[in-house]
Amino acid sequence: MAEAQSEATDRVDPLDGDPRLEPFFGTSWPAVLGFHDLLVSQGELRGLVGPRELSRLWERHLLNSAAVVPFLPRGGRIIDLGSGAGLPGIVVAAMLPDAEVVLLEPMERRTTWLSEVAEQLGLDNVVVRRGRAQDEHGRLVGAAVTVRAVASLDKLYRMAMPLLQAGGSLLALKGSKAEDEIEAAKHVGRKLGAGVASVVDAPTIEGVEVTRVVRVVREAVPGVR
Ligand SMILES: C[S@@+](CC[C@H](N)C(=O)[O-])C[C@H]1O[C@@H](n2cnc3c(N)ncnc32)[C@H](O)[C@@H]1O
Repeated sequence: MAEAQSEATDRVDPLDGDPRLEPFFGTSWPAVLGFHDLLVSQGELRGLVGPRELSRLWERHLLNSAAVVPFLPRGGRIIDLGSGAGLPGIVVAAMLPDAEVVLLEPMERRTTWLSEVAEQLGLDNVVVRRGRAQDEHGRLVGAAVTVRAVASLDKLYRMAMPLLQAGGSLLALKGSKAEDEIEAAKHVGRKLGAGVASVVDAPTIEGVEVTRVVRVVREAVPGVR
């Protein structure tokens, strides 16, 4: 009994019902709340989020995803590389209705989920594309690439730089090792047209962990497409 009770308590998200969420998300609130509810009802069952994540969906996943939005263009094409359950892509699409958000994901089970979510939430600016980033080089290009929890920065440069138009930005949600990854990826980045990488602390609501975003602009490189 005590065990069952503690399991139930573990699953309570302290930010559920927090009155600051709706004003933070503004007009995207119904879609973001709908996405939250779909993750709660189906995310674990469909193997998209771990059971421990359900008690921290707002802080670790939805607000963490929303933190990247101020660094993105309002329109044009944004590619979310390795979208998985839709993080940050679905949140970005809900918050930026004038952008086309391509959710690039190789696993069929996940693309099925992403298409269902976009349809159920009425997000008609979402395009779900099944594939690996490297298979889309020369076929898909955007004004920005978002990415979370897919690979280290040196690998991300190889995957993402060819998906960016000159002047476009790679925005990678990273943790405490961001600076080390930037240093380790410097040489690869230079070859692939990555400009100087910076780490930006992106706050959302007070008391919630600040998201660390690595921001890199793709420069025009002669001979590199
Ligand atoms: C750990 S999950 C992260 C998912 C989501 N971005 C998140 O933060 O919750 C990594 C995702 O990247 C996808 N992925 C792995 N290699 C990839 C590649 N080469 N191109 C595109 N996506 C890839 C996987 O299928 C998986 O869904």
